[in-house]
Amino acid sequence: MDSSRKTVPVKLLVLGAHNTGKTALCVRFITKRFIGEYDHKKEVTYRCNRVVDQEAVELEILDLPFKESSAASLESSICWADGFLLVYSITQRFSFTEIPRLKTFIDKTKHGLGVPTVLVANKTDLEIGREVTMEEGQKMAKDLRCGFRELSVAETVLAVEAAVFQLIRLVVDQQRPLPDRRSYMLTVRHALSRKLTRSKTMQW
Ligand SMILES: Nc1nc2c(ncn2[C@@H]2O[C@H](COP(=O)(O)OP(=O)(O)OP(=O)(O)O)[C@@H](O)[C@H]2O)c(=O)[nH]1
Repeated sequence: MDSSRKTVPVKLLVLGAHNTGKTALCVRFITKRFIGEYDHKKEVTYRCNRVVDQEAVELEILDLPFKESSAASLESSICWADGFLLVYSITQRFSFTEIPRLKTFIDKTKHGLGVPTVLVANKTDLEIGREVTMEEGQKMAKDLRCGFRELSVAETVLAVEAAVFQLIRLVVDQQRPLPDRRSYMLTVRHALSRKLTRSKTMQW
């Protein structure tokens, strides 16, 4: 890693309905351990440093427990954050149907549609109690323009890390000047290859 490069601050907000495993996910990411029950039910900010794609990242993750918090306090947390993990439980349909409302509120507060967001479908170890299919999750993520991960916080730390890292990459990418963004480069590349295919077709 280039030591002259600056550390990138990244602030993530974890949101979702009650009991979806938001705290378990944060604790799993930070400590690598799954801890079944938590005493605290207030908001907590976790801090740690990670290296993502050779970029040093100073991470803050805010875990907001589900409660009837005022729109104003939710709004200020959304303004604070650079990226969002929206968590639902595959065993709790209500937590899934809540997601679009949250995403709309985030987009409205951030005044944009390209807000870095990853949708996390948790508790896949409880397959027998599944109420939301993976296809439904994938479709919602596509409709809301989010990344998507199905995982079990209880079962595997790697999938949790992959979800958080995916979100960090989206945030870091968005902070780059437009021509340096991976997403921008991909869009340009796709547009060029479409154009090339068209012009080849026209030759025939
Ligand atoms: N089986 C299973 N249980 C899980 C998983 N993740 C979390 N849980 C359990 O689900 C319950 C809720 O987890 P929390 O992390 O407290 O959920 P939360 O979303 O932070 O809940 P609020 O603070 O009420 O908003 C706890 O009993 C966890 O042990 C998982 O992947 N599988």
